Amino acid sequence: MTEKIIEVNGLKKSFNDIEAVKGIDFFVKKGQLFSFLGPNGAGKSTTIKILCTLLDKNDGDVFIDGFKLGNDDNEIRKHIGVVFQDSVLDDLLTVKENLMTRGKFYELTKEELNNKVDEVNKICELGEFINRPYGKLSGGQRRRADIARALINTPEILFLDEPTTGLDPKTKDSVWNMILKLQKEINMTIFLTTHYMEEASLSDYITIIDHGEVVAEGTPYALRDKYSKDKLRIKPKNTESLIDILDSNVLDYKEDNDVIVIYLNDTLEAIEIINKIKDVISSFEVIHGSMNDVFLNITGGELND
Ligand SMILES: Nc1ncnc2c1ncn2[C@@H]1O[C@H](COP(=O)(O)OP(=O)(O)OP(=O)(O)O)[C@@H](O)[C@H]1O
Repeated sequence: MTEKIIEVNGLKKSFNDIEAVKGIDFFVKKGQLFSFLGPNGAGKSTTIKILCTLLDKNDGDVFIDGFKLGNDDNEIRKHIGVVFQDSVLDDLLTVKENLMTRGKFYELTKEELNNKVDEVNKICELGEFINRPYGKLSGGQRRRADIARALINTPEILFLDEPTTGLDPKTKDSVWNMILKLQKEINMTIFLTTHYMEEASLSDYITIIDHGEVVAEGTPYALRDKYSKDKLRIKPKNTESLIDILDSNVLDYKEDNDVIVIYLNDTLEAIEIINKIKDVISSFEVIHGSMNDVFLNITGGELND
């Protein structure tokens, strides 16, 4: 069995009378890309801050890479890398100077430090902007530099809180490819929060929380299978006859301008339906349920950001 690198049991945290996290359980296996999802205010940031030793818990047990949170926090800090939305890099220093400063914190020798900076430079493809002041970089370059900083101590687990928020689509892709590379090539465990469902669907396992409780978990495939429906999108040749057939077969559908969308119980049901309506349609397509559908069905809320 693959090792559980993060294990959370009965975790609770309140802020005065607000119960932000209400006794959650979950685990992450070593080498996984794990997405922790939920609407605004669900308790994601509170949980991630507790796991990263930045916030005290009220109750529950957390083990990170075999170390117990609350007892071995210094050890935990050595084994994790953390990138939050607000950067901690110094605007006035170059990226390289920032990385060197961070490396000294881990008491690396000069040679180890130089090697490490070269290594993260390659992984994060910092290129010539490594010698530019952090404050003068673009959003995407900053995010790469933030991740480079988090890699200086060769972490086992990288925590990324909404790593691509605010980036344009192309930059988002390049940051995302870097994250996938870390997982695939270095076997790093990635713990990610995101509001972009297409990103979450690339992860190995997803846990969704809402109002401080775990409301669903599984692989993207299993969640789609359980919480979203495939649809059959039809272009009618004869709308009236088509609707007659759909009504007489008690099928669940909606009219959407000049197309008709039929909700399927499973993908194969499409074959049976197409056979019944093939003479009155001009084209069709089967659309698979998306992670967006899953998220909306589970949280019943709007997709934020
Ligand atoms: N320091 C704090 N003091 C008081 N209440 C807090 C504090 N931090 C979080 N909360 C509350 O705890 C709940 C969970 O917040 P949290 O930031 O963990 O949610 P989130 O899932 O990360 O949301 P978002 O997607 O908006 O970042 C919210 O009701 C929030 O207002």
